Amino acid sequence: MNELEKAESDCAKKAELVKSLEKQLADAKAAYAKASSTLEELKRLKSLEENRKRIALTEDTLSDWLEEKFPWSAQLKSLLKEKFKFDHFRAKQLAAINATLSKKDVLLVMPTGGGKSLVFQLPALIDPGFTLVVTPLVSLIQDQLVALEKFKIEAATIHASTSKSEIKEIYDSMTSKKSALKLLYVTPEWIARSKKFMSVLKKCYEAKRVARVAIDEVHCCSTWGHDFRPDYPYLGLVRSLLEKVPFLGLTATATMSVLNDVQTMLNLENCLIITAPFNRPNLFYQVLPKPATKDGVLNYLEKLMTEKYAGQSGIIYTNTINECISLATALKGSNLRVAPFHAQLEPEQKKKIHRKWLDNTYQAVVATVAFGMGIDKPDVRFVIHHVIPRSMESLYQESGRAGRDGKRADCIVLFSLNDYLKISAMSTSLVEEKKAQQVLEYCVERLRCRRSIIATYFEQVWETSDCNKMCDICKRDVKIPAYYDLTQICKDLHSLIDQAKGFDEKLTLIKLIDAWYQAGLKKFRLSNVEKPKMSKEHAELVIAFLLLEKYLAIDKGYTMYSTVSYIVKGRAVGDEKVEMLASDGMKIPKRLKEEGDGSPAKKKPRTD
Ligand SMILES: Nc1ncnc2c1ncn2[C@@H]1O[C@H](COP(=O)(O)OP(=O)(O)OP(=O)(O)O)[C@@H](O)[C@H]1O
Repeated sequence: MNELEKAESDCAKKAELVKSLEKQLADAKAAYAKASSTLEELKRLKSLEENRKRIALTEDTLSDWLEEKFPWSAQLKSLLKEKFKFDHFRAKQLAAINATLSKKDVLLVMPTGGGKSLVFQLPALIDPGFTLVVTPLVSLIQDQLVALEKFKIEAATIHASTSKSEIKEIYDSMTSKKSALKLLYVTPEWIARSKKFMSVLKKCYEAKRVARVAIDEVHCCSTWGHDFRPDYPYLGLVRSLLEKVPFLGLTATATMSVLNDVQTMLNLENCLIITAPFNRPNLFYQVLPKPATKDGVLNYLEKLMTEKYAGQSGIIYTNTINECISLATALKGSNLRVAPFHAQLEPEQKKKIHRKWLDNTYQAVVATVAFGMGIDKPDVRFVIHHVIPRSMESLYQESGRAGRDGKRADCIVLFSLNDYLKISAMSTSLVEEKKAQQVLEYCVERLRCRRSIIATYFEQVWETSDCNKMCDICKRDVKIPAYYDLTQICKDLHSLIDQAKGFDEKLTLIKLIDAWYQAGLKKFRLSNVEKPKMSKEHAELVIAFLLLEKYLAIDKGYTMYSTVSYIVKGRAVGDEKVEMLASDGMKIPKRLKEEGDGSPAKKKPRTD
């Protein structure tokens, strides 16, 4: 071997070595990434478990907090009756009040309308100094101030629109020992922006004037929640500034992950977590297929409002401002007394619409999420989601505005897969997508009680009896459910998708359904694909099921102006038997197992 050949072979060996080392490095990096994500997940699970234990422990010791042994017990009772005019405390109100008055940090999870405000308003009257209340919306603060004025309780607010002279006056009453100020409401934005406020607050703390800090809608701290607000994390600074002041976080919806996040951000690791009963037994939960055409939807809503809910009050939720305006206009066109409510309305218009809804001039408000916090009308008999909500939190919270008087009320979701695809296309993060998918699962479900799906989501334990046939699934009372064989349908849909691929094209839901029903462009149709005998609404339900089971998938395409969702083949292969639990009135060919034939058919497990 000459010298050149030797050098070449040496070089080749070294290159091999480099390649192998690079591979080893890449493998090690991948293993490291996997190990760190496992570690993170395990840490998260550990703290979730600790939280669960803490809730259990709080439950065990809850009776201690309900006793009448506290120095303030007699005063509490008389203030409840004389100031607030209530006869009794509601579930968990008293425990939370005694705990916070005992200077414990508390996270209180109580459903909408449960009575969270009393839990900081009443202790504010017992302790010297004032309670700092952080609330995300100025409109909510105004509502509370009006109520407190009636009770003759001294309260004030500072936010971006408060005048300089008012701010000065409030700063003086915060620091003055002679002041009667009991509750000071601020927005998180004010805390994040005003250094002067923080320095006044520090002075008050040193003078022992801050009795407690109450943070309303505390789930807004967490990016896991449905309503993250960027100014909420600044509250961590308030916590370190007011080290010895008890904190009280209040929310209507918080999963264990959200509570975990909140605790970390506010340094509330050792707080008591008090959860009030989550179930709203008077609410009837229901999912209905949304009529395929706009006129169909309008006729349906009109019929509901003029017949079933004639003379009754309700809310119709939509997802975008455009939808909200056009639906309200169309319903008004049918002589229904409705008004749109969305974020772009002037505060005065919002107030006017809210007032007219409260006095029943309007039968219903057609609303976006902007119609949310602080809505406290007792006799709302129906909440209809005209478009599926974006998350289980929204579903629970928005539905929860119905039936606050404890009487029966209906919570209806109108399901359309196309609406889901639009939400999924607009999602800006994986978390948002996951949340929308959880709602899709809720809508497609045919077997499990709707209440139990909500309860599982919020990590609550509910028995079937908690539902008491107050959801469409439990009400059906089908003992042995029917299953349909979707194997051929799955193959047909795959063939149609392949057919379009042959033209180098992808199918949107509408095009796929058209091709399936032998309509739309001829080139996408297949003569050997049988036209479905079920309605198009049910066809959407079947496709939704196949999406959830991964026999189909969504592929997003981006244009200059929008995102388009295409339906493509999923990871799961449709060769094996694909079964779906029957839907009422669904007519799918090749019915595999008849209702009541005794065979305990099983839903096919996911293959991923
Ligand atoms: N102990 C009680 N007895 C009777 N009514 C009560 C009691 N506590 C609160 N309420 C009433 O219940 C309604 C809801 O109270 P509140 O607004 O504090 O609820 P919330 O839990 O803050 O609801 P949201 O999450 O929607 O803001 C109010 O009308 C309030 O006056």
